Amino acid sequence: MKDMLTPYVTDDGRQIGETLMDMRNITLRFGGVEAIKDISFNIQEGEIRAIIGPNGAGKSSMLNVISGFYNPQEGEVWFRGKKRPPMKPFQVARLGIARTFQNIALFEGMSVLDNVMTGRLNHMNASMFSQALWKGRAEREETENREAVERVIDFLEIQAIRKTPVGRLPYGLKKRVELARALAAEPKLLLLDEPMAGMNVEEKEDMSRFILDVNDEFGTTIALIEHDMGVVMDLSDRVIVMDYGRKIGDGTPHEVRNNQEVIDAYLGVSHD
Ligand SMILES: Nc1ncnc2c1ncn2[C@@H]1O[C@H](COP(=O)(O)OP(=O)(O)OP(=O)(O)O)[C@@H](O)[C@H]1O
Repeated sequence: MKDMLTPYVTDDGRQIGETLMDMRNITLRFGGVEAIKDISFNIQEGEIRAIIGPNGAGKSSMLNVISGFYNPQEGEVWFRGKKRPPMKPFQVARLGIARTFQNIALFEGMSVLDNVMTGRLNHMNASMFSQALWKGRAEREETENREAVERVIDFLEIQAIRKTPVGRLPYGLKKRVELARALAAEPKLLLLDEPMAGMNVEEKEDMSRFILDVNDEFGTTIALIEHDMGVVMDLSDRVIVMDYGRKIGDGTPHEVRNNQEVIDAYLGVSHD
């Protein structure tokens, strides 16, 4: 495949593989507004990749392109070595891309367990008809779905609140339930839109640990948007910096922190 980068091992010993997602010359317009201007970057298998930049830079637009909420007017999206045609979000989800939202999007009246279960919808293949004909298959699917959900609930340490309606939970836990729902889909690529927004220090520490553990334990590739620079620089293997729809930096946290254009546009002062 073109533009495939070399697999590498991170400083903390994690194996990073070949290119999973390759965004080529993406341009996205809303009427006269160019939210994304001719941006290319890739995400390698196993990486934690951050997208940062000032308000209105185009970060959410980019995440929405990856997840199929918007189809760009120009450019190509490649996933797992194949060019992806324009798709609807549910089709993208079926390819193995799951996401969380900037403003939590859970069913407040439903229990934690039921909310996490909705993350399995893409794995529920047995139609009503086949369920009637092949009871065994439907039962096997149901068991698999339950097991996957229980694994995630254990992993994210939310057993104690599994029966609680989500509307009753504090903000930090809601964010964790949203992560659980995305993980229940067993994605290849997990997209997190401001996972720490509105959290206190302790909640941020918890969320950081869970993100690292998910990446480590399940080998999930993660792309995230985040405003908390400390968190971004600690978590990420590589960082893309956007400004006014353009890409102005791309590299390791160290490289990005010392990139003069990035310092001028966003960071203000060198953070090293
Ligand atoms: N649905 C839309 N319709 C019209 N313009 C939009 C739409 N979504 C985003 N934009 C515009 O595109 C540009 C990029 O917005 P976007 O939300 O992607 O930025 P962002 O970097 O995620 O900002 P923030 O950090 O504030 O969330 C902005 O000028 C915004 O007003």
